[in-house]
Amino acid sequence: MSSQVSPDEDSPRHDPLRKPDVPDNVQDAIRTLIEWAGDDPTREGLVDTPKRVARAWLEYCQGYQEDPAVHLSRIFEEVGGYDEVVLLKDIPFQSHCEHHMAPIIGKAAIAYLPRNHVVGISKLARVLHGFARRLQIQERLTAEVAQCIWEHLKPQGVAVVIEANHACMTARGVRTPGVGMITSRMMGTFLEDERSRKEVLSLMGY
Ligand SMILES: Nc1nc2c(ncn2[C@@H]2O[C@H](COP(=O)(O)OP(=O)(O)OP(=O)(O)O)[C@@H](O)[C@H]2O)c(=O)[nH]1
Ligand SMILES: [Zn+2]
Repeated sequence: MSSQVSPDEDSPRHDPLRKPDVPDNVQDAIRTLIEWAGDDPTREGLVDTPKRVARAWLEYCQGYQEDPAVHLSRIFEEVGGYDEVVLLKDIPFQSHCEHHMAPIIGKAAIAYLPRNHVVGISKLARVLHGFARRLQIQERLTAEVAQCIWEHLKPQGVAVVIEANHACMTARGVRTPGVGMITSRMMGTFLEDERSRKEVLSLMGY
């Protein structure tokens, strides 16, 4: 999918009206699905739907176009000796499950224990979105976010907790609304030291 995708949205030259081309075979696939579901892809309301759906999927899966680690390359070293927990909580995100390509909607809490330097706080959310905008399972999403911060920021500890609802469990299949899935990944000090782990979980609200 690489070449059709736009856009660095942060670029001043990004043109929000420019839409990526959608190859015929991709449109055909979506027409096939519409027919298979029981509707007529040639009726007026559905004529442009294959293009819209394809472009929507490029957005949902924009994470494949980036390496989330790049967001952690700018660090700040003048932190006045600060070496306590840095936590970004209640970060909303959307992903899609790799089994049904159905929405996963949730929130994440990401914390780290700095070692001499910190990163711009928005970058933690950018890392999350970089991995969430792919076909995922929640366990891997949680592990990938933690591992990325661990490897590239080299902190003393990383803690990631994700809480999400899976549309494949609510809108189809077992059809059990209101059920939430919680996953967590602790690394370094948060894994090894129970007091630190309890502290970070309590700051996260768990
Ligand atoms: N562990 C895990 N499972 C997930 C996630 N998202 C969806 N699933 C589950 O993936 C499983 C796929 O099971 P299958 O039996 O292969 O598929 P299915 O017949 O559609 O299963 P049902 O959803 O039970 O109807 C289901 O149990 C889903 O609930 C996730 O993030 N993590
Ligand atoms: Zn699913």
